[in-house]
Amino acid sequence: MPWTSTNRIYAKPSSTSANETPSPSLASPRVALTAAEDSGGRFELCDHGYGKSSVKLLHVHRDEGHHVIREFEVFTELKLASETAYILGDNKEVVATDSQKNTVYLLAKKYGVKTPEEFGAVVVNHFLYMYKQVLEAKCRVIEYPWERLQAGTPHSHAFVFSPIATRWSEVSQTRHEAVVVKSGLSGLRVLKTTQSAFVDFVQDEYTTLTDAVERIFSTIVEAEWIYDNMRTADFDNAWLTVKDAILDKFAGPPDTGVYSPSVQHTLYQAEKTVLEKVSEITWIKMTMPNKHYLNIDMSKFPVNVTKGDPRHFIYHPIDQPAGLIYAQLRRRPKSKL
Ligand SMILES: O=c1[nH]c(=O)c2[nH]c(=O)[nH]c2[nH]1
Repeated sequence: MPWTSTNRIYAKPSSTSANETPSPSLASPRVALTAAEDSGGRFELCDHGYGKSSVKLLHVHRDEGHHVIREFEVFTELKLASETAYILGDNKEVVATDSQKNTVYLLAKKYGVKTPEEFGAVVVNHFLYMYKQVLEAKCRVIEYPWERLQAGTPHSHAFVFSPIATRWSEVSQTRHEAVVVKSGLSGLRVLKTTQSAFVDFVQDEYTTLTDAVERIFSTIVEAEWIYDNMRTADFDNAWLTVKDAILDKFAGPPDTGVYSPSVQHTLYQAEKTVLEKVSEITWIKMTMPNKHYLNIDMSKFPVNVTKGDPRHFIYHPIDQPAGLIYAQLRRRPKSKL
């Protein structure tokens, strides 16, 4: 839509001095620079950004007969220093989202693809270096969970999709500030059939839940964490350490398991293990929805229809509502004592 409004507040064009009053017909248009100026101080653009979503790429590293793959879904986002694209429809500083998509492919070709975090840093660095009008660049990468096929021995070029959990990372950098690397794991669904209880909670007139000394524990873990030092971090190893810490604190040893008095406690145990094991992680936040599997009350049925193999137990999986339990654990500054 052409820009024709006349009752806006306009910044002075640089060619017009303050005491000049050019005739309206000859004046160069005065330019609205910000939403605040455009709206006469009534509004301000408190956030903006634009980019390309779901740029999908498969990187194959062919080293003689041994092939390594990584499949990424990449999201780019740029925040320009000026608001003129939004306020005036002036695209002179706009790096098209189509060019952002091309950039992802070209950088992958030029530098290769290691971890989602390192590739994200390459993309962000490129946009800040190439375009001075970019104030902030972000790159989110979702990695597809390909694993090398194990046919007795690791296969040289065949892979199997193994979606135990999704790995993602989000790298962002504001000009003149340090790069921020956030990584995450999502969709890690687990269930155990014993060694879980929930007792001794508040009992009052709102309570119908009774103590459960034995219950099913199932959750879909989401975790995200921040690195304090991108240079020394081993991102692949950190991700595996987080996944293993969650599985270990949830399940325990294969023969005995580990007792969970609540989702809260199991979640905290996993977070503590991560901070103990990966020194580059500053903080970690986990979310564990409690996916309920309810006992089915069969006491109302006649014994002859409920009697069966005493080793059979039937539960009712309840998708919603689910308990929603989260915590964020961070390192405290070292004491100066
Ligand atoms: O581990 C649990 N924590 C809770 O806070 C809670 N609340 C609830 O109803 N069941 C559970 N289980």
